[in-house]
Amino acid sequence: MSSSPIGSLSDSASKAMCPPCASPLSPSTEMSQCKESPPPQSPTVPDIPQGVNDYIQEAKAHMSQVCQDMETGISLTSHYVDVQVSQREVLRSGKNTNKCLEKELVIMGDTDRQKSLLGQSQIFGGSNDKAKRYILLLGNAGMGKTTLIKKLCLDWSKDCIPQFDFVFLLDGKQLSLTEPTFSLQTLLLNLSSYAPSCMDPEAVFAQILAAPKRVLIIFDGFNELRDYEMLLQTQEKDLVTSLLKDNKAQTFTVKQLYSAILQRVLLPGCTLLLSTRPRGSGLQVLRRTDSLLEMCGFTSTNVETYLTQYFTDPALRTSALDCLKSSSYLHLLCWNPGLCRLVCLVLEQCASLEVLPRTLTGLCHQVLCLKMVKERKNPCAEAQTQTPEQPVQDETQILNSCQVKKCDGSNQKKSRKQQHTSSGSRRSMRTKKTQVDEMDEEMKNDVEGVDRTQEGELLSQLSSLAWEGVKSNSSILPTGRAVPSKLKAFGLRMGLVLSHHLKKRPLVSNGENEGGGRGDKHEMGEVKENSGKTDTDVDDDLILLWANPFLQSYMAAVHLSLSRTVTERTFLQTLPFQSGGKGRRRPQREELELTQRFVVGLLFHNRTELQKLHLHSERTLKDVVVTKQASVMKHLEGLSYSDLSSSQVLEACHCVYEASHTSDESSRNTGNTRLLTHLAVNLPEFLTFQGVPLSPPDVFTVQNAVKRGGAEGRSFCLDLEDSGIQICGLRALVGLNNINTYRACIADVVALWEQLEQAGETELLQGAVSTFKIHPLKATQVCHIEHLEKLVKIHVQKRLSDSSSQSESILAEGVPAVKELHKLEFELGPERGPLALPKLWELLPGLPNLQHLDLEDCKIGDKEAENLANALASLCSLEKLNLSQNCVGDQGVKKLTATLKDLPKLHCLSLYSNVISDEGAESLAAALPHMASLTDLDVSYNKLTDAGVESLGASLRNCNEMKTLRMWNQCIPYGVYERLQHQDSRIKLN
Ligand SMILES: Nc1ncnc2c1ncn2[C@@H]1O[C@H](COP(=O)(O)OP(=O)(O)OP(=O)(O)O)[C@@H](O)[C@H]1O
Repeated sequence: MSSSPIGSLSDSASKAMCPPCASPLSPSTEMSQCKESPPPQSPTVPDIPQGVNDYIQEAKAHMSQVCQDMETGISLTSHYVDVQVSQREVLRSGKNTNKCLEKELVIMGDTDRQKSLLGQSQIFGGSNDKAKRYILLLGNAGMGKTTLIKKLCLDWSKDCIPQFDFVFLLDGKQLSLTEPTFSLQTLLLNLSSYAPSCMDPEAVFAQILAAPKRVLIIFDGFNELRDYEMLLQTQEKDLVTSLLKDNKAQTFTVKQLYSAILQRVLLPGCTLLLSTRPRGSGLQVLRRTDSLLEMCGFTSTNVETYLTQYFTDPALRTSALDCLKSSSYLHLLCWNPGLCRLVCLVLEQCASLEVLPRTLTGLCHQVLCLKMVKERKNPCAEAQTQTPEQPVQDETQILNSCQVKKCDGSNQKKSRKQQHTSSGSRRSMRTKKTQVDEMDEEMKNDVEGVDRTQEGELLSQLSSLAWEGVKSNSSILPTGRAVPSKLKAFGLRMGLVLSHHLKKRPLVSNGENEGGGRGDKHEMGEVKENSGKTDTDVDDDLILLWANPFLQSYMAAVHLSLSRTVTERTFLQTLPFQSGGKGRRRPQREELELTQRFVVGLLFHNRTELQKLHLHSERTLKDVVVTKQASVMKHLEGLSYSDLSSSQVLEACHCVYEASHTSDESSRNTGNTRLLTHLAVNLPEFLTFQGVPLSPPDVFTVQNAVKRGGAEGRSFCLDLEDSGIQICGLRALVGLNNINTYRACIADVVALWEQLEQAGETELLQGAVSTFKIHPLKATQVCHIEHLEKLVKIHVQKRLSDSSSQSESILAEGVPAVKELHKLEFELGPERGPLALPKLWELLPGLPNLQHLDLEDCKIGDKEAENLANALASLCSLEKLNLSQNCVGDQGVKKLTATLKDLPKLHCLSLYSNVISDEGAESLAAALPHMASLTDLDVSYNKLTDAGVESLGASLRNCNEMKTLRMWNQCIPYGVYERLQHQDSRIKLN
C-alpha cells in the first residue's frame, strides 16, 4: 500500500478548478492558445456531478503536463510546428479487391490537396460539418502522428476541443498485456496513457456511459493498418454478450476490449481517432471510418520554423539554415518531421563537420556516431537529476528522461509552474522514480562494467536485435532475460531505445476507492513485487522500444551488412525486389524497405566509418564488405527493371542513390557509379509511377536516375499521374532535358505552367507545354473533368489566363495535349457521373480531335442525351461513342440521331442497355441510312418489341457499310431474331 499522503478531494478539486490558462505551462514559451479553433468555451459542463467535473479538470491539468514533451528534451510548447493534415477519400470502385490501402485511396494532386487541408480544429468536424466519429489518421514513420495526438490532447487540456469531456489515449503497446483481467472501466481509467489517478471511478465511469458522445478515444502506437484489421475480426457472440452485460467485470483482455471499442460494441457513440502507418490492407477499417486524414509533412516554411525554434543561438541557427540550403537532399528529407529532427541533430555539429551527409544512410550513420561520441564523453551524466518535484511525464518519457536524457546534455529548464504537480501525479511520479532509481543503479553498475572496447560488441548485439524487430515487424525489444541488462543499459544511454512502463490493471474492489487513487496503490504493489527481482528483470512492466524507426532500420542494416553471423544465403534473401510476379506483390513493410535501402547504402559507405560500427579488424571488415558488395551488385545488375512494379522501380532509385552518393571516394569511383549507370541505362523508357505516392525525397532520387540516363543518351516518357507529386517536384522532373513526354495531374501541370509564366521561364514553359500528354484520358474523379475543363479553356483561349500575355506565343496553336486527345473515358459511375456531366458538355466542343468517347454507366437520361447531342455537333473526328448502361429513352435517341448522322467518321455506336422502345428504334431506323460511316450499332437490352427490331432490320438493308447490328431484347421471341438473322447475317444476337 502506498504511504504517500493523498491529496484531499477538495485540494485536488481546487487545483482542478483553476482556470485553463493557469494550467502549468511555461509562461515564457507558452503556445498561443488554440490558434485556429473557436475561442475556448466555458469548461463547465452541464449536468456533470461536481466530483466528476473535478476529475475532468484534474485530467486536463495532468495532460497539459505530460503532453509537454514532444520527445526527450524537446518540448511541444517550444518546438511544435503547426502541420496540416489533408482529407483523403476512398475510391468507390465497389470492387475492393486491393491488398493495399494505398490503392484504395484517391491520390490527390498537389493543387487539390492544398484545398483539402484541414487545421487541427477541423479534425473532428467543423461547426458546420457533420461530426466525424471514426477518424483514421495516416502517416508513414516519423510523419508526426503521435506528436499531433499530443498536441490535440494538449489543446483539449486547454479547453480548445470543447466537444469532449473525456479524452482517453489507448496505446497499441498495451496489447502486450494478455491476461483477461480488465474491464472497460479499468481500461479507460487506469490503462489509458496520460490518465491521472481517479478518486471516484464509479462516478466517472457512469458519466462516460451516460454521455459517450462526449468521449474521445484515441488509438495510437499501432504500426500498421493490419494491426487494426486483426482487432476488427468479428468477436464471438458469447463474448459480445458478456461484454455488454457487465462493463465492470474484470474478465477481459486488452485485445478484447480494444476490439469491442473499435467494433462499436462498447461505447458506440464515442468518437474514435486511430493513427497508423498506411501500409498493409485495411478494408475493414476503411469501411468503418467516416474521415480519412493524412499527415502532410513539413513544408519548406515549416522546416525553417522548426530550425528557428530548434536553434535558439542565432549564429548556429544561421549556419544551420545555410548548411541545409546547400544540401538539397537533406532539405527534402526534412519533409518528414522525424527526419527533420535527425537532420537538426547533425546540423548542431555543422561547424565541425567536413561534409554533411548526402544520403539517408549517411544521415543515420552520423546521428549514431554523434550518439556514440556523446555517450563516451558523458556515460552517465545527469543520472540522478530527476527529482520528484519534476512533472510527471508519460510512461515512456518519464523513464527515458531519467535514463536517456542524462546523456543528451540538454538541460531543459522547468518553470515553477511545470513543477507544480497534482498530488496524485507526484505519488505516481515517486513510484516510478523508485523504479527508475532501481534501473539507474543497475545501469550505473553496468556502465562501470563496460569497457569501451565492448562498445563494438554491444552495438553489434543491438543491431542484431534491431534486425529481429524488423523481421517480426515490431519496435518492441524482447522482454525479460532475452536482452542482457548491459545491453539494455547501453541502448538506453545511447538513446536508441526507450523504456516504456506498461500500466497494469489495478484491481478494483469495493471500497478500494477510499484513500487514494488505485493506480498508485497498484504501482506501488508492483514495485514491491519487483523488488526481489534480479537485474535483468527490474520490472516486468517495463518494456524496451526502439526510439526511432529510422535508427532501428539503420541498426538492422548494420547487422545484415557487417555481421559475419549473417550467412550469404540469409543475406541474399534479405535483398530487395525478391517477391514474385507483378500482380502478386504485396506492399513491402516500411521498416524492411528502409533496412534494405540502408544495407545497400552501408556496403558502399566509407569503410573507415563502418569500422566504428563493428569490432572487425580492418581486413575482416574489408572481406565482409567486399563479398556483400559483390552480391548486391550482382543482384541489382541482374534485375529486369521492366518486370518490377512502379514502387519497386522507385525503391531501386533509392537504393542506387544510397550507394552512389556515399562520401567514400574509393567506392564512388568503382561499384556505385556502376550501379547508377546500370539503373539509368536499364530503366524502362516509359517510366510510370502512376498510383505510387511520390514524396519529395522520392522525386529527388528519381530525378537523379533520370538525369544520369540523360548522360547515357537516354530519354524517358514519365507518367506521374496519381502520384501526389508536389508541384516543385514536378518542375524538377519536367525541367530535365531528357523527358520526351510526361503525364501528371492536369491541375498541377497548369499550376506549374502558371508559375513558369510568372517567373518568366519561357523556355521551360515551352518545354513543359509541348511535352505534356493527356491521351488517353480516363476520368475517374469529378475533379478530373474540372481539370480538363480548365485545360480545354486554355487551349481554346490560347493563353494561360485572361490576363496573361507571355504564354500567347507558346500557346498560339493551343495546347498540344488537348489536340492530341483522341480517347476520353468517363468512368465516374452512376453516382458521381451526373455531377460532372454538365462540365463535360461544356468542354467537349473544345476537343475537336476526339475519336473515342466512352460514357458508359453514368446515368445519362434524355435530358443529358440532348446536351450530349449539342456538344457532339463539333466532334467531327468522333469514331466511337459508347453510351451503354445509361437511361437514354426515345426522346434522347431522337436528339442524338439528329446530330450523329452528321458525324462523318462515326463507325461504332453502342446504346446497349438503355430504355429505348420502338419509337426510338423508329428514329434510329430512319437515321441509319444517313449514317454513312457507321459499321457497328448495339441496341441490345433495351425495350424494343418485334416492331422495333423489324424496322431496324428493314433499315439495315439500305446500309451497305454496316457490319453488325446487335439488338437482342428479352421480350422478343427468339424466332423473330432467327428469321431476321436469316435475312441478314449482320444482325447478331449478342
Ligand atoms: N508538428 C511537429 N512539430 C515539430 N516536431 C515534430 C512534429 N511532428 C513530429 N515532429 C518530430 O518528429 C518526431 C517523430 O514524430 P512522431 O513520433 O509524432 O511520428 P509518428 O508519425 O508518430 O511516427 P511512428 O509511425 O514511427 O510512430 C517527433 O519526435 C518530433 O521530434
